[in-house]
Amino acid sequence: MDHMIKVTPACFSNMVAYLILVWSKAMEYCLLPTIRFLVSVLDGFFIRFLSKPVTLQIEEYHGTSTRNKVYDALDLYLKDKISPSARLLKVAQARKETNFTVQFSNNQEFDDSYEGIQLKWKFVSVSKNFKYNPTSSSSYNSVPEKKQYFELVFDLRHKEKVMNSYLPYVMERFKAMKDEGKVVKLHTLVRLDAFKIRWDAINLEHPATFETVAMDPELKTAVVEDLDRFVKRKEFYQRVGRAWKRGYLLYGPPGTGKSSLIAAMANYLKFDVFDLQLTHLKTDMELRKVLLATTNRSILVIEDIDCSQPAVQDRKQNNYGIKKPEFEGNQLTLSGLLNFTDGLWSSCGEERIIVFTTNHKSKLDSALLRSGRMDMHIHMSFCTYESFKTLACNYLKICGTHPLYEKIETLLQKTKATPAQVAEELMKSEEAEVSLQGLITFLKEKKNNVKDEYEDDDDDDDHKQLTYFI
Ligand SMILES: Nc1ncnc2c1ncn2[C@@H]1O[C@H](COP(=O)(O)OP(=O)(O)OP(=O)(O)O)[C@@H](O)[C@H]1O
Ligand SMILES: [Mg+2]
Repeated sequence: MDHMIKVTPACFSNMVAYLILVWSKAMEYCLLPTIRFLVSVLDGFFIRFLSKPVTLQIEEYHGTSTRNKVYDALDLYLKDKISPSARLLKVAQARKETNFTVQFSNNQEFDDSYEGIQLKWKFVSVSKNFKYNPTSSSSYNSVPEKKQYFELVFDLRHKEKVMNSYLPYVMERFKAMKDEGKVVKLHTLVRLDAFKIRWDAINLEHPATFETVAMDPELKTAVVEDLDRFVKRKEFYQRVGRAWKRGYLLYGPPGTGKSSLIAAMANYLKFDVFDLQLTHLKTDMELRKVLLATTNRSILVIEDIDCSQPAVQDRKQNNYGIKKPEFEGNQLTLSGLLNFTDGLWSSCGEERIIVFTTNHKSKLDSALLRSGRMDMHIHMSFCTYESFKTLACNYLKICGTHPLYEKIETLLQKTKATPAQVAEELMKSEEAEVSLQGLITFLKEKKNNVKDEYEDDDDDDDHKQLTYFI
């Protein structure tokens, strides 16, 4: 009994604490690594013996010279997936570009994950015998010297998800990434000689946005919502069998913001603008050629459609098409323009917007105005008080109210001043007070000088500034 060890409660609790410490250390240094090791072995075993890897190859070209859209999408999408610890980066700068672009090196690998699936991509570039292809219709007359492709390896059980969900997701991401850095271009027609005409592009420097364009707020919201709906409705257009295009007719007096609204649309959607000056074209054939050279996700603009070509004016007024129908094939005709924009051209492209502008809607051929042709008719008219407030906020930085606003509101109700004229007055001085006083004087003079006023011959439409067809 002398040898019995007495365990006091304090000693017992120390022992328990000690045992817990030993257990946790054992877990940390031995058991957990062992479990992890076993899991990785099992995982390796599974991948090696049970999984069925599938390899997807996405080549740069399909056929000899047609670029593969999926390859181009991956080329941008995977740039984001380059590991921060990558040791080799290839960099290049294209002519006229200010940014550097990173290029992939051969066998470079990228890790991606999508809805719990781990995906391994690889870029492969292999030399290929150079082949000259003089018959190619592409602007490059040769096939590329290198065969380049992306390779994706994944397990067979993920095939459906990869094909139906992951790849469409990559394409969507690509679109968004492209837009983030996209500079909107303005394409204009340039005639080289009697037979050759082509598009030349410059950056669209027009700063107009939906915030800066002064127009009825409800009308502005309707336009923005219409554009949003349009770009989201790919499936809808496919389902109902319609070409994915939308037509807008902007009408109203000069200086009411029609061109500014087009620039705002282009800047909002990041769509290039193709300014189709019909007076540069001679025949329907030429028209087809230049229309086919326009790109997807673009806005085709025909300004002042009432003056562009006699053929586009109301046929009742100029008898066109009745007197000389036999020459139609050799000339530029309204039916040529409409048939092509409605038919082949719009159905071979995607996300096409077409905008016509006119100062005189009433002079247009009824074929242009019939429903389904121009989906939305937008009346841009004289400056209202709401439009003035937008201009004052932009030009004078007064985005609330001002003691002179009441007077201006009354004057605007009685005068037909265009937003361009109001904007010009607001620019005349650095001091807001002086500019507003100048505007009041201008509006008073204008009110007294009725002769000076431009009549909006579409004014009877004022009560329905917006007509649209879905
Ligand atoms: N609604 C508006 N909102 C903001 N600025 C405007 C507006 N209307 C006119 N402006 C100003 O006036 C200038 C001329 O406007 P814009 O060229 O857009 O008019 P337009 O309706 O296209 O005229 P036109 O019928 O002569 O082509 C623009 O650069 C812009 O600064
Ligand atoms: Mg204009």
